[in-house]
Amino acid sequence: MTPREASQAPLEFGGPLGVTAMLLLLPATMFHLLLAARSGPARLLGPPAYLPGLEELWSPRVLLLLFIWLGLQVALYLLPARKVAEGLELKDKNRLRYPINGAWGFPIPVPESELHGLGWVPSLAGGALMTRSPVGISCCYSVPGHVCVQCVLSVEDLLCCGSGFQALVLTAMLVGLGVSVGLPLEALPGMLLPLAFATTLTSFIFSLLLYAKALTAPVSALAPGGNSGNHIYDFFLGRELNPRLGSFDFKYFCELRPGLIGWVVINLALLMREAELRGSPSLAMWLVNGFQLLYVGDALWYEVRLDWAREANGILRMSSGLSLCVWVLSLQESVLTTMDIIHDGFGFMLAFGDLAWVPFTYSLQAQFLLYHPQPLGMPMALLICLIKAIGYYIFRGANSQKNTFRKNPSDPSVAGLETIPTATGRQLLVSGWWGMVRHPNYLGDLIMALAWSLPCGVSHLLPYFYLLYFTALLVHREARDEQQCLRKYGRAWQEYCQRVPYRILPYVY
Ligand SMILES: NC(=O)C1=CN([C@@H]2O[C@H](COP(=O)(O)OP(=O)(O)OC[C@H]3O[C@@H](n4cnc5c(N)ncnc54)[C@H](OP(=O)(O)O)[C@@H]3O)[C@@H](O)[C@H]2O)C=CC1
Ligand SMILES: CC(C)CCC[C@@H](C)[C@H]1CC=C2C3=C(CC[C@@]21C)[C@@]1(C)CC[C@H](O)C[C@@H]1CC3
Repeated sequence: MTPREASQAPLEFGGPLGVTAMLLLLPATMFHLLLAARSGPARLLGPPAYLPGLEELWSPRVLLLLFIWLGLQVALYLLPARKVAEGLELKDKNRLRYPINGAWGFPIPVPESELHGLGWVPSLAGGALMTRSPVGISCCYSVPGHVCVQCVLSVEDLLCCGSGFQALVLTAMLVGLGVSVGLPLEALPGMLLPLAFATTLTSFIFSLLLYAKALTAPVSALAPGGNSGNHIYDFFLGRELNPRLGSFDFKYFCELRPGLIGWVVINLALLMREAELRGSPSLAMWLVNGFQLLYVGDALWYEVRLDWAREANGILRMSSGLSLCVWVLSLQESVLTTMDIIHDGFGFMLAFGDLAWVPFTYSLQAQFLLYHPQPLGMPMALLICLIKAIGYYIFRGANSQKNTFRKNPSDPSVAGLETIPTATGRQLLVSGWWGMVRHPNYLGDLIMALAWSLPCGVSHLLPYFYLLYFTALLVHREARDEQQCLRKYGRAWQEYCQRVPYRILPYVY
């Protein structure tokens, strides 16, 4: 993309004016929610009961705690779990050995048109063959004129590569160990205000550094949307697509690690504090903790395959000498395919969103319950569990169906589904979950969001903030995704929209 083309990309979020408002409103909303949750009236709308002074917000000890937390998550991200894959026999009868772990270079999606140009077949083939076997996934790359590499990634390889789920489990073990030797985790709820302040400040400085780094980045590394030439707009949206230091990918790390795992730890601390105050955690608190742990665990569990994709990509780079990504196009999975990773730059919106917004606002229900205990009977709890189960079933079913299909369209679980061919060579699912509405995964996610709020009763609007915000976020996100798909798939996308007319909620929207 040339800078000229990039600067012509349509401005989103209301342009420079809109993002300036968001720059101020997002942190303000987060602090409003934190203050409202602990205040008596717990009003979502209206001014906060009081405004904290700087001495309540600023604490060097809390800043240190934040850095220890970030340092721990970086260490878990970099955790070496090195495996060695053997290359095929070379002309001199030697075999190259390739160390593989979760820290290989991050894949850069390459337009399929470029793959055609290089003689790659845009299917699972393209000189690359993948088979599944009981021992794991066998990959064989054969690029004309280049070295052949073959390796078998065992199930252990897939699970042992510094994955997000591994980070969650190790963090849980470390926190458990800490608590057993007297770490006062129940003191964390009392530190949420200064912690949120330190995190906001850190996100801001971090985004400034990212912006400065992006000013020297090559044009090819810039995000399609964050390269408008307007400093505030580009700072907010993120100028560089996937800023990295060596193989350390900042965006990928931030989206999946410190914030998501931090959210679970904050929830746990609120549960422990409630137990300290009232003798035992309430049923409502257990439900909120359990549901949100499942959500984070799911995100990190399904991230595992990303490491596999990264490994495959690393091997491919070495074997062909080309920075190509045919593998990732066929193996892409889960979070790797999200708009945030492939389209949005990494700027203040995502840095603040990942590091501050997620842990401090997504834990709002548990914060509310600590200060406003709610009675919850068993029949209602069971009904809420049923709603959560239905939401999760749809969310996971839809996401897995698409990911399986993108990875291997002839997989028996998706081979019978009806599809629409597109000019790019890829197909669109038009039956199964993706034939019901155009974003079934959003529907499941929203049903789960409802189940997270219901344990807080219906006396206050505050615990429903997440549901309201998330509905707005997904409606906006859906519109952005539709535009991108229309650009990508043209007529095929129009046909899909005709055949599947509803976006998120059947017969309603
Ligand atoms: N809790 C939170 O704060 C948030 C949660 N989420 C969740 O994250 C998950 C990922 O969401 P998101 O990244 O927005 O997008 P999706 O996972 O919905 O992916 C959209 C992409 O899927 C592909 N696709 C769309 N329709 C079809 C079809 N019929 N057949 C095959 N492929 C199709 C297209 O990409 P292509 O064709 O290129 O593969 C499209 O761009 C969702 O479950 C969402 O609910 C998202 C945002 C925030
Ligand atoms: C603060 C702003 C208004 C918006 C910030 C948005 C971010 C908080 C979200 C953008 C996309 C996200 C995704 C997830 C968490 C929230 C953010 C970072 C998930 C990791 C949540 C778990 C799902 O299974 C996958 C999601 C991918 C997108």
